[in-house]
Amino acid sequence: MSADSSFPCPPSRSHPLAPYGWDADWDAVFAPYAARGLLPGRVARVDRGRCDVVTAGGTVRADTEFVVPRDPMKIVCTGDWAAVDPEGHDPRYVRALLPRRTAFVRSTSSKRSEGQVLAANVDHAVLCVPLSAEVDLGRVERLVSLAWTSGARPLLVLTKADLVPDAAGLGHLAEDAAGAAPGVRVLAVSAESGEGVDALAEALTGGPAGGTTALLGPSGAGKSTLANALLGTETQDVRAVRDRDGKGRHTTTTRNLLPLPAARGGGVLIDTPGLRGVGLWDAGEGLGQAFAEIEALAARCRFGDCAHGTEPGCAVLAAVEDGTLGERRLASYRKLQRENVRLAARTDARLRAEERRRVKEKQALGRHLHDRKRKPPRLR
Ligand SMILES: Nc1nc2c(ncn2[C@@H]2O[C@H](COP(=O)(O)OP(=O)(O)OP(=O)(O)O)[C@@H](O)[C@H]2O)c(=O)[nH]1
Ligand SMILES: [Zn+2]
Repeated sequence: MSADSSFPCPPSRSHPLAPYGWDADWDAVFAPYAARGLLPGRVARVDRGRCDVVTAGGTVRADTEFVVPRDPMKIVCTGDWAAVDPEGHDPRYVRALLPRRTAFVRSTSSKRSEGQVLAANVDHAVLCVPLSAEVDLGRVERLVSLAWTSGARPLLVLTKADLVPDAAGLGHLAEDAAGAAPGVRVLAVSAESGEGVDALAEALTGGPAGGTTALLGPSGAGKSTLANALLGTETQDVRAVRDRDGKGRHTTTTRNLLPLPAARGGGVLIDTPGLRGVGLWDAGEGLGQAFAEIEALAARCRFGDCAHGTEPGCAVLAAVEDGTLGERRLASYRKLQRENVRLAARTDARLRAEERRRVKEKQALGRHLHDRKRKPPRLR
């Protein structure tokens, strides 16, 4: 791979890594690493200090020792582009990570506020919400906020559309969902009947190399089944796990990079485990986009710091009153905002604790060096 192979020309689809999302811009960013003789590759899987990296010469195992950061957000994750040692080095090492274009992050647990990066460099976020149950609009809003925050373009997919055979009913459900996702395309898809699968595949081919797609949504939403429909194969591990109430449950056990058929426009699929109880992470920006109509109304409130409570001249409350803004929508916005504030507070607390630890470490090191200087050299 030479540094000037494809930039600024359009990316070559014949590049061995093009099916994995490599394009002219990555090529340009990689130039200094190429000059050092390193190989580009995309991280498919990470486990215990090692990762699987897809390179032009096939998938290699590489140690991540040199790229272990202080900041958990910078830990190697699926979807990252990496610079790895060329052949001949044993073991191979990841020498650098290319700056991410986008990243999906969620808070890991209620107690700790560290973020966990679920997938990097995703272009299309397919938000799967099943029609097998009442559409959970709060869930839709949460997913949309998360997607905008990541930098990926959200696409709302109502899965299992075959369960709503009545076209008018399906239309209403899609309308309701669209109301919770302004500016987001909504598609009804059935992996079972194949309805909407082609339209979805077509929507995912944006971007120079077809783009990287991630399927997000609650467990059982049909993500793995949809992945299979898009891939046209049974690559995903759709494993039946019988649960207590007898309903079949399927659990995704792999997280991988899967090239989509070139005949459908290509691109690559990142299938992540179900995002149960998905949290928001620094979603200020994404939240604003997810509730764009409320933000637009708020800009017309009389007071710049209007809390849309009891203030006179509140455009948001006026819209609720005249029915242009649903009450549920406003309540949902407030709930997610409150969550966000709590998360931010936890993050601040964590960062402060880390800073204290770092200062202590420095002090301890300083004392240690000081003591060594004072001690007379040991005689042999
Ligand atoms: N009727 C119908 N059922 C579907 C469809 N797609 C998936 N299912 C069923 O829904 C269940 C869950 O599907 P999965 O694809 O495993 O769901 P998932 O989102 O990958 O679940 P996790 O791996 O737990 O995150 C399975 O029993 C599927 O057979 C569909 O289009 N129509
Ligand atoms: Zn207001």
